[in-house]
Amino acid sequence: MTADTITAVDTRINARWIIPVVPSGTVLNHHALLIQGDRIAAIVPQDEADQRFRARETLDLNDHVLLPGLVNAHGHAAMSLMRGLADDLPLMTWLNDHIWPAEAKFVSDEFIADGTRLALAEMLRTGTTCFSDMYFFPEVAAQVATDVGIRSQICFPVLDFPTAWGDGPATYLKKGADLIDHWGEHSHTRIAIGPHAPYTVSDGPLKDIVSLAADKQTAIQIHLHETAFEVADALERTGTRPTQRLADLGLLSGSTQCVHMTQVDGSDLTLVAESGAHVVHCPESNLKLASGFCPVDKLQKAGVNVAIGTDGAASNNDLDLFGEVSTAALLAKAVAEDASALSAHDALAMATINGARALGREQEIGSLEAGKLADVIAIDLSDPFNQPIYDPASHLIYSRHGRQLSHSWIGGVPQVQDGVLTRIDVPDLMLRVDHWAQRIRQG
Ligand SMILES: CSC[C@H]1O[C@@H](n2cnc3c(O)ncnc32)[C@H](O)[C@@H]1O
Ligand SMILES: [Zn+2]
Repeated sequence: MTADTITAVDTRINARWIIPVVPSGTVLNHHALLIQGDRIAAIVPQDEADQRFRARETLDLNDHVLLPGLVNAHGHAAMSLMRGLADDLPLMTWLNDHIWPAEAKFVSDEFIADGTRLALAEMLRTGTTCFSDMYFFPEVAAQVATDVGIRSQICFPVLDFPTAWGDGPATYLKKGADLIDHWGEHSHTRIAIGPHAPYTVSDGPLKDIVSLAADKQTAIQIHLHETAFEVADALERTGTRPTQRLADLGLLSGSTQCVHMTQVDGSDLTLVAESGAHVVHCPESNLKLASGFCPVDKLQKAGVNVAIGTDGAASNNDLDLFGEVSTAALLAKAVAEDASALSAHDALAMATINGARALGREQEIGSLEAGKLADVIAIDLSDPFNQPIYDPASHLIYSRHGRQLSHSWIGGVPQVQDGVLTRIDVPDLMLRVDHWAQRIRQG
């Protein structure tokens, strides 16, 4: 081998295991992942890497597994400041009597900046490298996410009623359209439309949303069929199931992300599968609010792409996507009454490539493949509680000790090094969080 066949790269990571997610079920042993600029240059056996590459920096992760960064496909980031504020309540009581009054009182651009940063600290420390958000002051959340360097889909909210962000649907849509134009095709930050739910957005604004999405080629994310009450109430008032109503309005397509879907009859399944719409499963929020069970196995067998999200920290109460997908794997088996439903490798796919697909970024992220963006995480499996290791995917999903994140990179940029966040000033953040906690406690 001559010097001119050696390729210079920025970073070489030697890992004990690599789970690239694509091809499905693969575990590579003693491979190296090479990063050049913001992309993965190659994934090859370590002895081959010795021959073919020279790296500016090399990291030996001898007890670690490398994975694609996780995609948290649904949440309300700044609700981290309301973690534990109102527990043990069903959805509509939780929203009407606790969360919406608290939001009316406290939400501001400053609240969003601090709450979003707190959520990013938690998500980055637990392996998320791309998240979707649906909350007020989306221009602030978009800026915070971009400054930190995490990838995001920021859904601007649309509701029939006034909020701290605006006086009604026309204002939300005008501000949202401006945001879409402002961020364009940004490498990290994308804007999408976030009609809150069928029960809070009427037909007029939903039709305007369909037009805006077509005009700007923008995704739509909506809470849908979260509870049996939502469906029963809609049937009583209109004679139509919410999913059917959205389909009639032209809102279901391959650019639509339906969050929750705990109620799925045969007609809903056909509408979602045939439209190409994605489902975002939020198992822990659904369990905590006693909302219901999403039939993940049935949806996947019908060809529906199912991604995963934590929902907000006020209904979860954490933003750890590894924990979420572990819950999803266990729950899927119980709901399907089939222990083979949602295997460990399928669960990892749900938290990575399925999320990337739902957000329209499957070509760029969601798996470790040469040419894709270098969004990579490393999990340390050296703890005795993780021994022995037959398949690292098993520990990541089924062992509560299998999620010790040591490193992460987004577009080749280190975000976590030896468990420490590189781009968030945690002591300063804690002072801000304490200030909000004192205000919220006083009511
Ligand atoms: C339009 S901004 C988002 C809005 O949604 C509220 N919210 C948080 N979690 C849920 C959920 O599980 N179902 C419905 N709505 C939810 C949040 O408090 C904001 O008001
Ligand atoms: Zn939600």
